Amino acid sequence: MRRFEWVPSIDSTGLQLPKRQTAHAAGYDLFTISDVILSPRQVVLVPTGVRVRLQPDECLLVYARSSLALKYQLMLANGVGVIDADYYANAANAGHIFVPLVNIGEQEVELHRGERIAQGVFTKFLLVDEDSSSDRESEARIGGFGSTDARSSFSPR
Ligand SMILES: O=c1ccn([C@H]2C[C@H](O)[C@@H](COP(=O)(O)OP(=O)(O)OP(=O)(O)O)O2)c(=O)[nH]1
Ligand SMILES: [Mg+2]
Repeated sequence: MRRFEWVPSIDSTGLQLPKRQTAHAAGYDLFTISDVILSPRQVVLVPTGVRVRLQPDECLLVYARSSLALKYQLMLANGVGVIDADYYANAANAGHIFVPLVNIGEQEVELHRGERIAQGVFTKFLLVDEDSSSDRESEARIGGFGSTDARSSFSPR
């Protein structure tokens, strides 16, 4: 199974799940579900309202839309977002995908609910020989954005 879903607590009225814009596009465009204001040099975790169901050997890579930099001077603060299969429905935030955007321009930027902010590309990944990480029951993911760090982590909802 591979699909996008609305995060259960989200009001998705009038919005669409991520979609490709053309027949051969690789990226599923992700939308913001909130109006967002970004001050110069500010990083904002923009909520998409969606989560993604993946096969265990797949991840979703979140890339910028090239137009974002040109129109608004916005970049992905983390370069590329990696959405893990075990992020889906994690206990902290139900798998809600966030896009950390940074405003590198001099002007305040306003984004509106329903605007396309990034694109997700599905891919498979490889493991090293005798990889043991998937054996350990105790390693269930709870949250993202540093949740596996011993110190300071937080999980946006
Ligand atoms: O742009 C992003 C990047 C990550 N995530 C979520 C999904 C991903 O599965 C999780 C963890 O991401 P990553 O491993 O890149 O971050 P980390 O800083 O290592 O956090 P953690 O310790 O929770 O793994 O955070 C997003 O929603 N958007
Ligand atoms: Mg991680």
